[in-house]
Amino acid sequence: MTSRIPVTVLTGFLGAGKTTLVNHILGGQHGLRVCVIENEFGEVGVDQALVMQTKEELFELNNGCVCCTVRGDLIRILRKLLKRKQKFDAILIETTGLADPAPVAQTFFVDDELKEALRLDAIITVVDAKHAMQHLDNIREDKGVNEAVQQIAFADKLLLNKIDLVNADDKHKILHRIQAINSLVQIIECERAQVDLRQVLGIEAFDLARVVTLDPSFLQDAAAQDHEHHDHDHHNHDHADGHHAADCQIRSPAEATHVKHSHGDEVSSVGMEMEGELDPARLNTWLSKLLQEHGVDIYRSKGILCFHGSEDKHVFQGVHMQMEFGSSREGMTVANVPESPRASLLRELQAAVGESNPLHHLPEDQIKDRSSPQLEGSPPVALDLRSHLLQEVKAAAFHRQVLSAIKESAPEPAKNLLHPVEAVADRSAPLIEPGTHVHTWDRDAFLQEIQEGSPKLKHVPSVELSDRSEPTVEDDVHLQNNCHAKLLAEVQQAAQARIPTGITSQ
Ligand SMILES: Nc1nc2c(ncn2[C@@H]2O[C@H](COP(=O)(O)OP(=O)(O)OP(=O)(O)O)[C@@H](O)[C@H]2O)c(=O)[nH]1
Repeated sequence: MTSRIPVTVLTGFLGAGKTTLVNHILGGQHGLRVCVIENEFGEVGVDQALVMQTKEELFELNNGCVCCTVRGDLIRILRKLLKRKQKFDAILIETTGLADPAPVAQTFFVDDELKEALRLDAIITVVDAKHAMQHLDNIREDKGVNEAVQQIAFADKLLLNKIDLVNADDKHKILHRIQAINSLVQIIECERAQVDLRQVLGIEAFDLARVVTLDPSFLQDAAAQDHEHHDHDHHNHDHADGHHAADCQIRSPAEATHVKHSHGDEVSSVGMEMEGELDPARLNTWLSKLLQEHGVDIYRSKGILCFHGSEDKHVFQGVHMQMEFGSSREGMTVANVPESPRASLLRELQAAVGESNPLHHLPEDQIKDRSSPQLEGSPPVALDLRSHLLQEVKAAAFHRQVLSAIKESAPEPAKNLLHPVEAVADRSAPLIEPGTHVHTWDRDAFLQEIQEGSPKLKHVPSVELSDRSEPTVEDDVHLQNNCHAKLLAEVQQAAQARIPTGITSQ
């Protein structure tokens, strides 16, 4: 082990769990003095309040991304740190969720001073098991490699976080995808970034040779920047205090190459700072509606909030449609935490139905895609959350009654064909006519077949629909219809009334 200070670059898409990992590290029993450098994308810095308060120091780099606009600031902070008498045992850099890790890694090959004193220990990438696939599939307007892919490609170690939110099948798919991007990376599956710290700190995992294979100009770029950043310092010096690096113009080919890491118009942030106290119920209603309707496009939301009648500071955290409330700094445990509307509605309903008839609700993340292919031109039905939930829970309760009634009267062999609603993972249904739901487990193959048979049918992806489940009561008896031919026959029958051409079976 050399005496250079190890630096860990922490990367991962927006909301993946980087700050959660930073807090786990800061709260860990490692006896190390860790200096944390936080970089946030939004113009209002929130992360400082979310990072656990410890003896260690925390630096913030806001309003720009460390891989491009504020990289000069990072270099300046590192140089200042090295001049201090009191040294650190480790430096942790949390990049924004949109950072390309390569230019951040280049920082440690920039000048002799940094190279002598610091050693890049590892690029650690945190991946959100629930949302990563969507981010990896995202096609940039400039057709460049998207940030989520870069972050995985450059990872020396990868934490597959939020495994509590995915089932085995989805986990398998995301693992497969990660390995296709970076076949050598060691993957640690975790929940709330709870990993053994020996697996992430001081691991000496950064592999320059591998990075140069991925990006052959890595070292050349670094050399060019060395020159540029010396200029940059003079530039700031000339312009006295307060001249933010983000304001500087791009002045060299080397910097220009890094403009390709800038985030253009594809992702933007909105920051709001207001005085006053919020009404928790009204805020909850508004946020729920907002994320329900636009959660696909809202990658990340977070804020420090003050509620009427509460002395505490509260934290709101959202990742797409996933929401959490809690207190800042101490973790997510303080009182006055507004309940999610789903949870409170379910509680209300349970109280109305009576405790003796327990309702079993499938948690959202166990229900996969329940959207339906639709006839072109029919508008997607956007159901408001409350009435939809009400319908859904009532239908589930009714469904169970129907099921047990059928079970009682069914002959012995047929009983095994009946499936309890809890066990039906995918309740999606190609919708041929409004209200005609066909239940399938082999949904993709089925959809493809329908498409081929009738180009008029258009699948409305679930992302465009708040929730189309529309549980139908009479038809909502789930027989074990995972038999493809039977299913097709069922749809054909339903379709014939509507589409004269029909759908042909193969
Ligand atoms: N269910 C679940 N939630 C998690 C897990 N890890 C983190 N979260 C939650 O996900 C949200 C985002 O976590 P952060 O640690 O702030 O994510 P981040 O990567 O730092 O986010 P940005 O810096 O904004 O990109 C928070 O509400 C966390 O409590 C997990 O394993 N499971």
